[in-house]
Amino acid sequence: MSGHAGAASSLRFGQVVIGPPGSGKTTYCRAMQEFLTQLGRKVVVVNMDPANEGPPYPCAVDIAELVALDDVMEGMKLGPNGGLLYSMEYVEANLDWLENKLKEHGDCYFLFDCPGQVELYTHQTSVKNIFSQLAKWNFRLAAVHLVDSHFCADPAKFISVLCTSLSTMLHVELPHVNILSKMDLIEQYGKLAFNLDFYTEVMDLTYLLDHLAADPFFKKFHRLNEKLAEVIQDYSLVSFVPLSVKDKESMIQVLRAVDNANGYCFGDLEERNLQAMMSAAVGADFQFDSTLGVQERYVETRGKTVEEEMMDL
Ligand SMILES: Nc1nc2c(ncn2[C@@H]2O[C@H](COP(=O)(O)OP(=O)(O)OP(=O)(O)O)[C@@H](O)[C@H]2O)c(=O)[nH]1
Repeated sequence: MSGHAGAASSLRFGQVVIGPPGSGKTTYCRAMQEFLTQLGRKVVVVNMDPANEGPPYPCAVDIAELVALDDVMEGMKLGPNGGLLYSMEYVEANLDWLENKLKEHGDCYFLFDCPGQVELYTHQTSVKNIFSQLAKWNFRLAAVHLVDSHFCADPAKFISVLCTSLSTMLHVELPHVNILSKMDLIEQYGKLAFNLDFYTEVMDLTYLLDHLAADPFFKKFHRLNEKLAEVIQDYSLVSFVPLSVKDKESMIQVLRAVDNANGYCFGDLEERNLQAMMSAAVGADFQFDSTLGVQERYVETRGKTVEEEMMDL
């Protein structure tokens, strides 16, 4: 397979990294930048979060130089949420600044570290308009949407995560990869009721609803949850790739999914670097990992199968 650069030099590939506050976006950008650099990809990270002061990665473009959240809150007498909405509208109104900054980095692979406020991706249009302008400047981007994996351990929260993910996918209108982040902490707040692939593949949600109905508190919300599950399943768009940033095999899974989504082609050199890196890490005959492998590493005791769960009901 040949590299992408020669074939389409004016195209610039990359990822917009989105997700709720604390889901791991900045950590992901740093880890992905290091990982891709090892593979030989020339990567730059763009901080798109006006509240992100001094990000922990070498930052090629920093939106806080254009608009800083603290200044907006003070000057406009706004709280943090209103301030962030205003800041992104300000960026949208000053896109020539961003265009000039990005031009300085020509033919690189771009990681955009975006703010975490959920309504930016489900309601407000500024961020979506910024993304569509990036496409007009020949960026081929995938949205990488991180959500904390420990929500899987709580069926009600998982349904809410599914709703947010679906809503974000429909609103942002980019090729989309949903990630369950912090897999190493997935069972930090409770055990999973089902195998991991039930959550990553978003299998038949009626099992989740039945599991939820066993909790007296949620009994009265059964019909609401049923309708929400119906919407999610009717669209049939949401699925997840599991990730722990310290786990190279799960980083490869994510990278494969993202490259598929935005159309980036692995070059030969990159493929060789990947083989060398992974054979040093896990032995020469490594294979790209599956969800089952991730489950074995991070889910302490295997959850019940759907069939076992139904036997209990
Ligand atoms: N154990 C573990 N911790 C992680 C992982 N990814 C992120 N974290 C931790 O999660 C916390 C939040 O990560 P950030 O990268 O700051 O999250 P963010 O989404 O950028 O947060 P905001 O900028 O507030 O929106 C930090 O303490 C990270 O160290 C992971 O894969 N495993």
